[in-house]
Amino acid sequence: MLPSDHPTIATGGVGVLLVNLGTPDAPTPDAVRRYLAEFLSDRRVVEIPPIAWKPILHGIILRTRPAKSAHAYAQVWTDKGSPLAAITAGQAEALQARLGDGVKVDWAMRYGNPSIPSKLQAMKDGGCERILVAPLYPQYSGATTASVMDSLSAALGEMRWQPAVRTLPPYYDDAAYIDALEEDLVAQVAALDFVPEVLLLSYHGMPERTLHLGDPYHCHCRKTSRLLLERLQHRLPGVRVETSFQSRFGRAKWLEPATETVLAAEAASGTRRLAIAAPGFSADCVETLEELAIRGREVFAEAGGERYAVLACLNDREPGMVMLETLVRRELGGW
Ligand SMILES: C=CC1=C(C)c2cc3[nH]c(cc4nc(cc5[nH]c(cc1n2)c(C)c5CCC(=O)O)C(CCC(=O)O)=C4C)c(C)c3C=C
Ligand SMILES: [Fe+2]
Ligand SMILES: [Fe+2]
Repeated sequence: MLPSDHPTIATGGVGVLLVNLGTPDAPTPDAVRRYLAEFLSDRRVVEIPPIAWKPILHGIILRTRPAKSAHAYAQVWTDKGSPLAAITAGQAEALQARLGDGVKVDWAMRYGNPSIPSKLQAMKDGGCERILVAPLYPQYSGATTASVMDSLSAALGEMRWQPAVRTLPPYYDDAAYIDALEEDLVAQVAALDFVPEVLLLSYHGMPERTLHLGDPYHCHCRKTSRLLLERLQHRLPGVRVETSFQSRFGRAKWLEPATETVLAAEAASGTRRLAIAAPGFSADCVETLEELAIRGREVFAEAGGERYAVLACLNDREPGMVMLETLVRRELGGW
């Protein structure tokens, strides 16, 4: 017999937790400082021994960067908050509608709020005994995918009664992803009021050293570009497709070519009409809406470019949601 004060326990449910990088709670220097302090203290992100990195982080970076970054965030902030959080929430809502009531869909951020541990516990408390954790990074990197796994393991380490967990593998070469990008990019290019000479595929950068240490990120990005190129050369004949890496951080050498170098070089060598897309980002964020759409535009124009368009990420629109539903249903198989 159960004691009469035994709590009611919800059981038997299946959950899907979408995870993205994280974003500040507000576009202010204080909120950005809190976010960057957590993000840039992750040894998966900055692989410099803490004894050398901490004085630089706390003595220089967290004193100077928050004001600059807050200005960038302020330019893209929406009435629903940070674009990255608002769009990720939209993806979770749209996926919930597609999967129906048999599965509980929620979302979390690796840094900032809502956190992975808080959402994992809430899903477990809500009866999810099986949870698929889906990092929304098509290309694997230690700084992103592995860091989500670290946070997940640490959260599980604090739980007495753990759910069973599965994780979504990187999907950089998955037909569902390439199909979605092909359909979406072709439609967005067709809707422009100019025909681009170049479509630049810009991925978030990483220190070049990570490639030599065995991180597959660079190879994953290159393979996504190659597979997309195979499709786009038929769908967008005459448009030259190039690849670059954006958002350099710090003094070390990063993956090349750098997006802003390519933008300037293209304009300088005569390209007048250019469209840019960021296939490695599942959702538009400060890196696409500010770095590419505002600063990238200036770089291209200053070097002589005339027409410039930033294509939207897959976000929570139809092609991206078809892809997410396909990937998630596959991973939920047997549950
Ligand atoms: C898509 C994959 C990403 C990789 C790989 C990545 C690596 C990486 N990033 C930094 C430093 C910063 N990134 C910042 C923002 C940011 N990064 C990603 C994704 C990847 N980062 C996203 C989706 C975002 C946007 C977040 C948002 O709130 O909109 C920032 C903050 C912004 C700024 O101050 O410039 C920093 C800093 C490093 C060092 C790194 C690899 C080692
Ligand atoms: Fe980043
Ligand atoms: Fe950036």
